[in-house]
Amino acid sequence: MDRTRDVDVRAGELARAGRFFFERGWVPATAGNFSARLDERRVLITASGRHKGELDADGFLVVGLDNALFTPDRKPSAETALHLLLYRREAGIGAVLHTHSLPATVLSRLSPGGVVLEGYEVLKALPGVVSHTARLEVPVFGNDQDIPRLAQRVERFLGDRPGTPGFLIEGHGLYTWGRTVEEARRHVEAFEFLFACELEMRRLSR
Ligand SMILES: CSCCC(=O)C(=O)COP(=O)(O)O
Ligand SMILES: [Zn+2]
Repeated sequence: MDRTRDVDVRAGELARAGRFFFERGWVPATAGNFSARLDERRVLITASGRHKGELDADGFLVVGLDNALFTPDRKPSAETALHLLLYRREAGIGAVLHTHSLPATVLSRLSPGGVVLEGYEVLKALPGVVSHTARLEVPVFGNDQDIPRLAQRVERFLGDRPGTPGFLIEGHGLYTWGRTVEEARRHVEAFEFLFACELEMRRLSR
């Protein structure tokens, strides 16, 4: 695929994911950011402050894995450093998606030490999980407006737990990824369903 067409195809996939997430209330009020790998050096990422349910071609720009800007007239997501760390540490990652749903936001505040998901069949939609009996501990990082510093904390954690399929930021939202936009989107759906179940379980068992 030629380079321009590759950008257009990935932008289309990310814009469709944005509409899907917005319809479900997972990216309110311009929240969230999305990216897809273009090659070994560059990723396509959402521009900062755009409404993620209404992304068009202007809503994206190209950044280097070294943080170099390839589209100097547009400002990349404020959370670009979190995306880049993931692409740099794992060549197989093709897309990174970040959402701000109500269940992810509330659960991350209720369980700042990590959210344990156990006993749910949908866990099997996540990489490396083969049974509902699996126990998945989703890490929760304290929120930080210094994103490069937050990215360093995430990077250190993933160094010790490389199989982690996603993480939460406290009172903020979910990051997950996949080999393709489609796979990353499926992981968002699985996590969001699991967080909604977990929140409901806690509400009903009070
Ligand atoms: C309006 S939500 C606050 C910023 C944020 O957390 C987010 O995900 C969107 O930031 P971006 O710079 O990527 O638009
Ligand atoms: Zn965010």
